[in-house]
Amino acid sequence: MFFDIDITMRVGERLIETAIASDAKLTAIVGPSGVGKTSVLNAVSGLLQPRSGHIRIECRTLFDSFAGVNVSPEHRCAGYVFQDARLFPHRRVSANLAYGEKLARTNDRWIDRNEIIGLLEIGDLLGRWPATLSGGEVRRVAIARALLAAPRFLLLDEPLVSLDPGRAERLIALIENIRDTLEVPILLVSHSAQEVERLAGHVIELARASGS
Ligand SMILES: Nc1ncnc2c1ncn2[C@@H]1O[C@H](COP(=O)(O)OP(=O)(O)OP(=O)(O)O)[C@@H](O)[C@H]1O
Repeated sequence: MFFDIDITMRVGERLIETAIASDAKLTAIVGPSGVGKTSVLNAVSGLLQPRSGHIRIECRTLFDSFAGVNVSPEHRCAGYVFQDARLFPHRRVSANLAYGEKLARTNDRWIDRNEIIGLLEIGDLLGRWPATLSGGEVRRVAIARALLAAPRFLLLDEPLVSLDPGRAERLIALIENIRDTLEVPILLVSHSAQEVERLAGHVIELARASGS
């Protein structure tokens, strides 16, 4: 099982409940704005603590309220690509990538810098400043940086949002390539079920919990 997640949490006024049992290498969570998709990714990465439930990825328990397990974010080894990418604006693309590489513990390093640069087609962007990149290029660099940290799983928050159709298509093809060639399960959030149709082997619709 790649993803075995069953959690309840309260974020502000909102009660969020989700159950995911997925054998798919790429699993998508879809649902309308504000339903709690990003909060689920935050819980999986360890940035947010659920009230109850469990989070297991490839049979590794990251959180289990019953058993008293709560692995710290740095030991979960998530490759989290935030919706706003969060590249360091004062570092060129190559230095942003170097930051990701530094996060990888030597023994865990399973990926080669050149392979990732080729996979995300960012070789010609290495000397550029983040402010000069297009929306699609920013996403590709952010995904590459996350992969260079040798994550055990990848969390992609709305990677396709506000890209024009051409750029979205190119990024979909690259994410497909990551899914099919790298040993890293992917949890992807989107507001649109149609958008993830090609990518996801399993789609979870997050609905508003009763009482929220
Ligand atoms: N720090 C916070 N304090 C209070 N409420 C919050 C906080 N963060 C999120 N929320 C609320 O929790 C709910 C879920 O937010 P979340 O960002 O997880 O939803 P989402 O489905 O990812 O939305 P979107 O698609 O718009 O990004 C929303 O109602 C949001 O306003």
